[in-house]
Amino acid sequence: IVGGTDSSPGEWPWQVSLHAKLSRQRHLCGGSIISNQWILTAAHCVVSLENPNIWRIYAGILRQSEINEDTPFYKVEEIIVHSQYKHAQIGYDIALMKLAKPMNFTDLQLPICLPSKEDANIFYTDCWVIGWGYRKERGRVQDILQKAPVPFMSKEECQARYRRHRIGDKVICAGYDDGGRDACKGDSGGPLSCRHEEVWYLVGITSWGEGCARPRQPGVYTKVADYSDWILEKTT
Ligand SMILES: COC(=O)Nc1ccc2c(c1)CCCCCCC[C@H](NC(=O)/C=C/c1cc(Cl)ccc1-n1cnnn1)c1nc-2c(Cl)[nH]1
Repeated sequence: IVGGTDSSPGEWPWQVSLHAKLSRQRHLCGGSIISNQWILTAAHCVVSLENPNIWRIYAGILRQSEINEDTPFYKVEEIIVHSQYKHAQIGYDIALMKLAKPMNFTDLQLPICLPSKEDANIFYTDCWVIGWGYRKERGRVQDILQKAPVPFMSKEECQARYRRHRIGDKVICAGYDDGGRDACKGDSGGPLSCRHEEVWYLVGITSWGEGCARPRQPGVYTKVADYSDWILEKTT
C-alpha cells in the first residue's frame, strides 16, 4: 500500500495473507475470508500455482513477523479459478480457495459481507484498500498491515485514464487523480473494503494498475457484486 498507515489489531479481521512454500516460503497475495471455509482472492495470484498443497493461509495476523514455522495456518483443499480468466487486465480476476477444515471465527478472524447483485450500482463513499504490499514501486513487503482510503471512480473516468485498455464492466476503479495512495506489489488478491450503512462489504478484489499511486492511474479492482452468482454457484 502506498500512502497508507498501520492498521490496528482486529481492524480488518477478514484479511488473510496467502503464503506459498516452493523452495522457500513467502507472502504472495492477500485474500478475504467470506465464510468459515472459503477465501476469495485474485485469479492471477493462483494460476500456475494451482497445487493446493503449496499454499499456507494465515488469518488473524497483523504483522508478517508473527509468522514462523510454529505459526498455525490453514491448508487449502481446493482452488477454483474463474474459467474465463486469461490475465488481470482483461478481467475475471477472481478465484476461490476452499480450506481443508472450517475455521473457527474469533475477534481477529471473521468474514466480510459480500455485496449482492442488487448492490452493483451503489456508489460507495467509504472504501479502504488493505495489504502487506510495497509502499513504493521498488519496495518490499511490509510487516504491519497497511490501510489507505481510496475514493471510488466512475467507469467513464477510469476508461479515460486508461486509454490503451478496455475497462470492462465487471471492474471498479478507485484512486486519486493526484495519486499518492494506492495498492502496490504484494497487495493483490486482497479486499477493497467499503463501509455502507454501518456494515463492511467486500466491494473489490485488488487486481492491477499502471504503476503504484501515480497521478491519473487509479487502481483497478474486480467488482465482486458482479460475481455473486458465480461465488454462490461454486461455494454451495
Ligand atoms: C518476501 O515476500 C515477497 O516479497 N513476496 C512478494 C511481494 C510482491 C509480489 C509477490 C511476492 C509476487 C506474487 C505473484 C502473484 C501476483 C503478481 C501481481 C502482483 N500485483 C500486485 O500485488 C498489485 C498490483 C496493483 C494493484 C492495484 Cl489495484 C494498483 C496498482 C498495482 N501495481 C502496479 N504496479 N505494482 N503494483 C504482485 N505481487 C508481487 C509483485 Cl512483484 N507483483
